[in-house]
Amino acid sequence: MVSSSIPTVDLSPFFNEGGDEHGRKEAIETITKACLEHGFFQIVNHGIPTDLMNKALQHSKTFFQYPPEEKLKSSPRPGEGACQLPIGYNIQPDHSVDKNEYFLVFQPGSSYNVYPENLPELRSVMEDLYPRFVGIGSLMESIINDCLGLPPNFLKEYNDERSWDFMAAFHYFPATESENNGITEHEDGNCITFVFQDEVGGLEVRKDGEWIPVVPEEGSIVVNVADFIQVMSNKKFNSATHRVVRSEGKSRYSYGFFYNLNWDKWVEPLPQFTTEIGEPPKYKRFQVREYQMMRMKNKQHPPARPEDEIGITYYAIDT
Ligand SMILES: O=C(O)CCC(=O)C(=O)O
Ligand SMILES: [Fe+2]
Repeated sequence: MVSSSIPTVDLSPFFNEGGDEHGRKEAIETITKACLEHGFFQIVNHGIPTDLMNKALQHSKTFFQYPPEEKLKSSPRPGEGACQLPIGYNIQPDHSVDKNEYFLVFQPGSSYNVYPENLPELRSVMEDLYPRFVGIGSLMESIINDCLGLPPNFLKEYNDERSWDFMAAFHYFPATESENNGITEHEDGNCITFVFQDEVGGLEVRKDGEWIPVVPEEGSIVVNVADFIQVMSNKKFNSATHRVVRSEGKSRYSYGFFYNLNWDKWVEPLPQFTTEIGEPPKYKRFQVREYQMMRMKNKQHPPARPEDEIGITYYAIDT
């Protein structure tokens, strides 16, 4: 298999009770380098069984192959509930540059979740997967805490509420001869993102102006640092620009888990990366809710030019 140029990190030292100090140090060095450069890496030996990941992809495929009217039964009706995220089944509107459909859930037990009644396997596999992703999310957060040299548990104590995380199954339609955009280039508006994809591939990350494919590797999970880590670290760590390109003649299936922040939180560059080292802040302080609402409005009513979509540069301070 062609190896991707995104670094792969072995997480087994973090599950080793005896404490493999050397292995942990090595992983922390690789992750730090990846976050300074691409903002992307893959993890292996992360504790989520490959079987479970494959099963999740299979069940999502079964669901996405249902006729539209069947899938729409798992979409909340407009005006129902107070959820501001597009929960359940959604397909990108025709005018969107993104060509995909997805199925989004909050943590198991959330009253917002809507699962297809005739496919209980999808619910059970997603509810099995979800807490495992939360576990990897908090492990990765503590690793990134160390990579940034923050006081022990700083990020954990700041990001202390898990009900704003979400997980989604994605289906990208086969490309046509004239058009192959799956998700247009963007940065993620959360803390840390985790993705696993089937063998079709199509996820690409931009580095030095070039698009680098994230080559699928069975059982591995792609990790990327997202906007809130970029802001808190005053752009020391990179929320990388990425996109999904569709393949001709082939559907692609993937899952994403978005480790997030409570929408009531305020985010700003930390003193460790500004005042304490004599650097001006590169971002204004902002509330997560405001940023998320602007991004969602963009998704529902995309601007005429995709480059006019709101991203984290909205809060950038010219230095
Ligand atoms: O499906 C993928 O590989 C990535 C999806 C993605 O970038 C996103 O939802 O933000
Ligand atoms: Fe993304």
